[in-house]
Amino acid sequence: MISVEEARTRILAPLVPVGTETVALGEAWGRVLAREVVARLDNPPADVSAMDGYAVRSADTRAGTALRLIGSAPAGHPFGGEVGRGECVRIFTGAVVPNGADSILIQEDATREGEAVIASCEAPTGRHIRRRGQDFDRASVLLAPGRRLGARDIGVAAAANHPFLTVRRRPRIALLATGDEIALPGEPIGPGGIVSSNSLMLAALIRAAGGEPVLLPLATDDNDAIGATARAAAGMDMLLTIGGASVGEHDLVRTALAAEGLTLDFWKIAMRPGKPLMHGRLGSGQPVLGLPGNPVSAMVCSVLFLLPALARLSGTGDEGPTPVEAVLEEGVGANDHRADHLRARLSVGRDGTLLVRAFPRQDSAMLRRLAEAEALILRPPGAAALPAGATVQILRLDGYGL
Ligand SMILES: Nc1nc2c(c(=O)[nH]1)N[C@H]1C(S)=C(S)[C@@H](COP(=O)(O)OP(=O)(O)OC[C@H]3O[C@@H](n4cnc5c(N)ncnc54)[C@H](O)[C@@H]3O)O[C@H]1N2
Ligand code: MOO
Repeated sequence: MISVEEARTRILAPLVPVGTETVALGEAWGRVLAREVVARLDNPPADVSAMDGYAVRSADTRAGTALRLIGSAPAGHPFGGEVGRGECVRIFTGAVVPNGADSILIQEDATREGEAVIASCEAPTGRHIRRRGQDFDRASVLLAPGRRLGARDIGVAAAANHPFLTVRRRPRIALLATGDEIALPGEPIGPGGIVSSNSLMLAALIRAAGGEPVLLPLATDDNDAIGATARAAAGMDMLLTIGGASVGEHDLVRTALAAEGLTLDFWKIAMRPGKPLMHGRLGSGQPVLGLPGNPVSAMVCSVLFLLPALARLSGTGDEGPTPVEAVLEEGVGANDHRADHLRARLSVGRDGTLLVRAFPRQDSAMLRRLAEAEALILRPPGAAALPAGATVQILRLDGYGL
């Protein structure tokens, strides 16, 4: 059995970013930028006032000086003339500072007497003026490829006058859930049947990671059914199978896909939950990741391997939760040869330390526990028992749409 690290390396090695597409800026949130965003203008485009008041020549202002009001400059309506000695122009936030003026006297520091404006203090040079290009200059690179666009990025791209952006298309992940016993939520459930919680759970995770989940029809435990359903996934960026990965006579995914030209890269890894994970590629080159059917196993494998794979396909560097330290609230036992991932609760100690406590029961079919878990405690292969107070590595489960 290979290690978690080796499995990850082998899954990621052949993956390259998918193609690009152009989308309206309003649709670009959450997408991964494929081409840098270069400013198409200076921001602000000219020297502008940061306050409502009067555009003045600093040298003219002293407490008690009267200035002659010669015009007005609302935002979007620059004053065409020039501010001469002893003159001022009424100005509003965001308006272009007229020629001749070098400071803004805010209206709270001025009194208006007809066409005269009396300053109650000095207005220092440059005060309350935003210089042209203070935010960014035309041609500067604002956003680099590989960035997943957040709301603030949309703002900066809009300010730089980009109505469209070039982004990676969403990686298409086909989900093939197998098993005679499974039915989708709401469908009739046969004797001994269960609901396929995995399909929609993993589809949600894929969507949150910026992918496009494609739910294939559920396949029965039958080689022909699995093969035919897998063929329907041709052209998808990855085929993700669920269940049928273990050793029983009804665990047919490997044999069914072998008939479809699967080259197996590995099957079984030194990990709990998730031992029967399978990886390979079909004749077309399509990568195949075979998840175990137990929902906790399927999800833990997805956090460790599917999120990084989606990141690679999307051309971004954020490959999912990374280990952080926490302190055990309660001891944990020694570990065997499989890297373990204990579902756990987090809390914060009185001194601010992050505390973690594993659930007493760790069954890979317990979805409610999985949903309640806030972290996975990472237990390396062969790790010794640890007492309360020991520091461990954890993966937090509070991002990535988890
Ligand atoms: N003799 C052995 N038995 C098992 C071994 C082993 O090494 N030797 N490994 C165990 C481990 S570990 C796991 S994990 C499971 C994985 O088995 P499969 O991937 O073959 O999954 P299934 O047998 O199809 O199902 C396992 C379990 O999960 C339920 N399931 C399946 N699909 C779904 C779904 N879409 N949604 C929700 N639940 C699903 C299924 O009903 C089973 O209860 O094998 C152990 N056995
Ligand atoms: O690896 Mo299985 O996933 O332990 O339940």
